[in-house]
Amino acid sequence: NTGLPLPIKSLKNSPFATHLLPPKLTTMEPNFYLSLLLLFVSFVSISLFVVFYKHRSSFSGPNLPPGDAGLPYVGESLQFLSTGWKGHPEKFIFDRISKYSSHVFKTSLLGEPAAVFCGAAGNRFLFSNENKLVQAWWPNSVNKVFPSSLQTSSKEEAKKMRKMLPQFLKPEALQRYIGIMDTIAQRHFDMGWENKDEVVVFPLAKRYTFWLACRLFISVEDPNHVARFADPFNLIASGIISIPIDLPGTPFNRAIKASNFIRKELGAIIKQRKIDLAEGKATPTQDILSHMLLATDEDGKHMNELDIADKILGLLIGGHDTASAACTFIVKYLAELPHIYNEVYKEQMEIAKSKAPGELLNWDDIQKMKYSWNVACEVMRLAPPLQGAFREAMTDFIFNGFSIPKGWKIYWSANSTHKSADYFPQPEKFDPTRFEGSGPAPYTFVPFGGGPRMCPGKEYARLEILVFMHNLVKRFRWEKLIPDEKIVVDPMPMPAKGLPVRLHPHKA
Ligand code: HEM
Repeated sequence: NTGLPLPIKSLKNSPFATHLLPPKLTTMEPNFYLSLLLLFVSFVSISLFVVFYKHRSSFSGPNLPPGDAGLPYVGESLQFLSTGWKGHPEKFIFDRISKYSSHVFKTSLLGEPAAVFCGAAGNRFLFSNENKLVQAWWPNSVNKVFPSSLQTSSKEEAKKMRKMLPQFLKPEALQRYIGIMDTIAQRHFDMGWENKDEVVVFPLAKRYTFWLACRLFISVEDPNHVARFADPFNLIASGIISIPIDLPGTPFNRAIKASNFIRKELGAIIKQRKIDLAEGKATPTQDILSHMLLATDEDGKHMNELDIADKILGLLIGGHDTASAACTFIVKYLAELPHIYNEVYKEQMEIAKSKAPGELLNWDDIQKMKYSWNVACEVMRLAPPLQGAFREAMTDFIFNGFSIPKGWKIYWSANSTHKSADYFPQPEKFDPTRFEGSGPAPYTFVPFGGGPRMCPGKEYARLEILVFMHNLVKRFRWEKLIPDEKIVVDPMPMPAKGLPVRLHPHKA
C-alpha cells in the first residue's frame, strides 16, 4: 500500500499512463500533502479575509462615529451581553464613552451595524425624531415568535397597537381596575406569602403581575387556569432573547411552540367572548379584550381575531416581566435600607388606617402614595427593568457631528443617563428625594422610554407596583437570606437566586 489516493494509485498501475506521472512520485508524497494543506489554509484565510473585509467595510465610511465592529456575525454582542450577565450592563456603555471620548459610538449587535446614543442629548434626539429620522426596530427572532406579525411586518403591527392602546391604558380607563388589583393582591399574599417563614421573591412577583394581567386583560382569574398559561409564557420570554436557531429542543423552538399554544388558547377565549358580549353575559368594559373587540379604527373597522390574540399576547409578555422585576428590586432595596422602609410603611399605614374594614384601594389612595412612588422610581433608576431599545435609521442623518447611515440600528440605553454622575450626583446612592419637586432633568430618567413610543403601560405599571407595595409593607418586614446576592441582567435584571427573604409579619 503506497498510501496514495486512489486515482493516482490506479494511474501508476496503468501501463498506458506512465508519462502522466511526475518523476519520482514517491519522494513527492509529503510535498503533495503539504500543497493540499497549503491550498486549504489559503482557502480558509482568503474566505476569512473576505468575511472580515465585508464585515469591516460595512462599518467604514466618511465621518462614522468611533467604535469597533468586533467579529463578523457576532460583532460585539458577547461583550454587550456578558456585562449584563455579570450584573453591570452599564459597563459596556461607559467603557466605550471614555475610550472614544464620545457620546455616540458604533458597534455591531445581533448581526447588525449599530450606533449607541448616550446621555440626555442622545435620548432627546431619538425620542423627538420618531418616525421622522428613526423608527422602531425589533430583532428578527421577535417576528418569528409572533408569526402573524410577519403578514404586516412588526412595524405596521406596532403602529396599530400604538393607536389603540392608550384608549385601554389611559389613567381614566384604569381607575376602575384599582379595586380589582387590590383584591388580587390580597389573594396573592394570602396564598403565597402568609404563614411562611421564608419565600423566594422573584417567582412570586412574577406570579402576582401575571395573575393581574390575566384578570385585567382577558378576565382569566382562576389560579389554576392562570398557572396553565404561566409556563408557556416563561418559555416565550426566554426564547425571544435566545439565539434564533429553530431546531427541536432549542429555547427559540420552544418559544415558537409556546406562542402557537397560547395563541390557540387565546383564540378560544376570544370566540367565547364574542358570544358572551352578543348575549349580554360579558360587559364592554370588563377587560382589555372586550375593549379591543368593540374598538374600531379610523375606517370604522374592527380588529380581527388573530390581531387581537397577538396584541394580547404582546401585552401579557411586555407587561408582566418588567413590572415583576421592578417589584422584586423594591423588596431588595427595602430590605437593605430600613430607613426607607420605615417611610414607605408610614405612608402606607396612614392610607390603610383611613379605610373602613374590607374597603378596597381607590384612585385617591394611589394619589397619596407619593413617597412610595419616588422609591419605586429610584429602584427603576438603579435597576431599569428594560435596559434600552432599538431604532432603525430611516435615512442618512448627522448626530453630534457624526454620520449615521440609513438602515443602521440605533440603541438607546437607560443606564447611560441613570448611572451617570452628570445627571444623578453620586449615582450609586439610593436617594428617593431625587424625584421630589420637579424631579430629574428631562430625558435623564427614562425607564419607560420617551416620546411617541413611550411605554403605553406606564400608568398600569405604576398602579400594580403601588398596590403591591401597599399590601406588602402592611403585612411584613423582611430580611435578605443571601446578603450579597449577585444580580444578573439577562435581559431583565434579577437576583441570581431569585431573592430569598425571611418574613417578619407585623403584630396585629
Ligand atoms: C415597570 C414596568 C415597565 C417598564 C419599565 C416598561 C418599559 C418599557 C420600555 C422602555 C419600552 C420601550 C420604549 C421604546 O421602544 O423606546 C416599553 C414599550 C412597551 N411597553 Fe412597557 N414597560 C413596563 C410595563 C408595561 C406594561 C404593564 C405594559 C402593558 C400593560 C407594557 C406595554 C408595552 C408595550 C405594548 C410597548 C411597545 C410600545 C411600542 O412599541 O410603541 N409595558 N415599555
